Amino acid sequence: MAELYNDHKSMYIDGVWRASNHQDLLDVINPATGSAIAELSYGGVDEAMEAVEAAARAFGAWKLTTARTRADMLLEASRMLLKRAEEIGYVLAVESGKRLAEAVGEIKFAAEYFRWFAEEARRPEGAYIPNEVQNKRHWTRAQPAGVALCLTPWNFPVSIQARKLAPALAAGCTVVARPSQKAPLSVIEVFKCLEEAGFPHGVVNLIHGPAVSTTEAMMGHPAVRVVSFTGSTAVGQSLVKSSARQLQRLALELGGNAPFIVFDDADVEKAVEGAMVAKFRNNGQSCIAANRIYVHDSVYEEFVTRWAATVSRMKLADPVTNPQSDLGPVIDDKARQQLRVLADEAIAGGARPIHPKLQHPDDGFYLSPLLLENVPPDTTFARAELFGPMSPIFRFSDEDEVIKLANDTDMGLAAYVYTNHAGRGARMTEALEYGIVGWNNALPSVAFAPMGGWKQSGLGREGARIGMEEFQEVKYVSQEL
Ligand SMILES: NC(=O)C1=CN([C@@H]2O[C@H](COP(=O)(O)OP(=O)(O)OC[C@H]3O[C@@H](n4cnc5c(N)ncnc54)[C@H](O)[C@@H]3O)[C@@H](O)[C@H]2O)C=CC1
Ligand SMILES: O=C(O)[C@H](O)CS(=O)(=O)O
Repeated sequence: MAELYNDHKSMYIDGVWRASNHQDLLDVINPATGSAIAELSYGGVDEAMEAVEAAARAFGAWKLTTARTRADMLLEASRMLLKRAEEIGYVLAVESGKRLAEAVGEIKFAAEYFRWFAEEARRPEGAYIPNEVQNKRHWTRAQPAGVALCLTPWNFPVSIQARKLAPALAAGCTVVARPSQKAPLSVIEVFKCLEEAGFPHGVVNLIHGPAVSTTEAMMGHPAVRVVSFTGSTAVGQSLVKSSARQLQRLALELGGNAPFIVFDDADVEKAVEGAMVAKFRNNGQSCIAANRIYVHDSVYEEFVTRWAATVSRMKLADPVTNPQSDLGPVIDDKARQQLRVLADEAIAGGARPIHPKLQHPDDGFYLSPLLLENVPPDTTFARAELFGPMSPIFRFSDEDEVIKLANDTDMGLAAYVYTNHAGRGARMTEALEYGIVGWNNALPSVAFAPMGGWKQSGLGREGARIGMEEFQEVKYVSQEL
C-alpha cells in the first residue's frame, strides 16, 4: 500500500496532484493491525486557500456548462468507480477496518450517487407562475450557488463524499473536498476517477490538512457559498457559528442515536437479522446504527436468545486477511477506550452482558461486540451515540411507552421498527421523531431517497432531487412585456 502513495502527492489542486508546501507527513493507520500503511502529505491553510481560489476561478466557466456536459462527466465518474470498485474497496478496507465486502459495496454505492445526479442534472426544474397582470410574466429557475466545501468523516469516507460531490457538480458548483485524516486514501482514489472522467482543472479540488484551521480559513472566503459537512453534532454546531461571517448555506449530516424497536407482532427471526445489520454494519460505526434496542416483553427472551446465539457465531478478525470475518476493529484505540469506559460504567451500575466475549487478534483496535441488559437509564451508555459494536437493550410493554422512550433524545437521524401490524407500523412511522425510519428494514440507505436528520442530527438532506437543491440558488424572474 505505501508504494501507492510514496510520492506524497495526495492533494489535487487546480488539476495538479501535489505534495504539501510544508513537507508535513501524517501516518495513515490500518485499524486491524495498528500499523502505518502510508504517509499522507498534510497541507495547511495556504493549500486550502489555493484550492478555494482555483475553485472560484473555475466556477465562472463550469456554471455555464450544459446539463448534458456535466451529466456525461458524472456518468463517466460513476463508470470509473464501478470499474475500480474492488481496488478502491481494498484501499478503503485497509485504512478503515471495514469488512472488504462492505468496502467494495460502499464504492458501488458511491457510484450510484454519481449515476443518480448525472440523471438528475438533466431533469427540468423551475416553475412558470401564472401571471395576474396582463403585461407581466413571472418564472423561477435554479442556478449553482458557487464554491462548495465537502467535509467528511472517516466511517463511510467514499459514499459520503459522493453524496456531496455528485449533487454539487450536477448543480454546476465547483468543489473543495477535505476528507478525514483517518481515512483519506480511498478519497484520493475517488479524485483520480474524477480526473479521468475529465472534470476541468479547478472544478474538483482535494486537500488534506488540520481540520479546524483549514475549514475556518476556507469558510472566510466569499466565493464559498455552500458548506456540506458530515460528522459529529459538536463540529456541526461550530460550523454554524463559522458560517455567520459569509452567511454560507449549510448542509449538515450529524450524529445519530437510533432506537431499534421490536414489537410482539414482529417476525423475531427477521428482527434479529435486521438488528445484526443495523448494529454491526461497519463494526457499529454508522450514524444510522441501532444505538438503543427496545423489545416487547412477550418476545424479549426469544430475541435475546437468538441474538446471543448469532453473536456467539461471529468471527472478529482482520477484515482484509480474513474476508469471511463478520466484524473488524474500531477506527482507533481512543474510540475503543472510550467505549470500554462507558460499558464498564454501565456494568458497575448493574448492567449485564447477554453473550460471551469473542476472541480476536492481539494487535489492532478490536472490541468484542456487547449487548447489555438491565442498563441504568441515566448512564451515558444508555443515552449517548455509542459508535461501536455495542448497545443497551430494554424491555417495553406498550406502544405509547416505547414511543416516549424512543423519542427521548436530542438526536433524530434514523429509527427502526419491526412490526407486521399495518396500523401499528403506520402509527409508529408517524410518531417517531426521526428523518429516516426503517420499517422491517435495517438498511434504508439509497441514492434516490432524501437522507438526513431532525433536531440535532442535522440540517438539510442528501440524495434524491432535494440533495441537489442544497447546492442551488433559486432565481425569480419578473418580466414586463
Ligand atoms: N449524519 C450522517 O450521515 C453521519 C454522521 N456521522 C457522525 O460523525 C461522527 C463520527 O465521525 P468523525 O469523523 O469522528 O466526526 P468528526 O465530527 O470528529 O469529524 C468529521 C470531519 O470533520 C473534521 N473536523 C473535526 N473537527 C473539526 C472542526 N472543529 N472544524 C472543522 N472540521 C472538523 C474531521 O477531520 C473530519 O474530517 C459521529 O458523530 C457520527 O454520528 C458520521 C457519518 C455519517
Ligand atoms: O456514515 C454513515 O453512517 C452513513 O451515512 C450510513 S449510510 O447512509 O451510508 O448507510
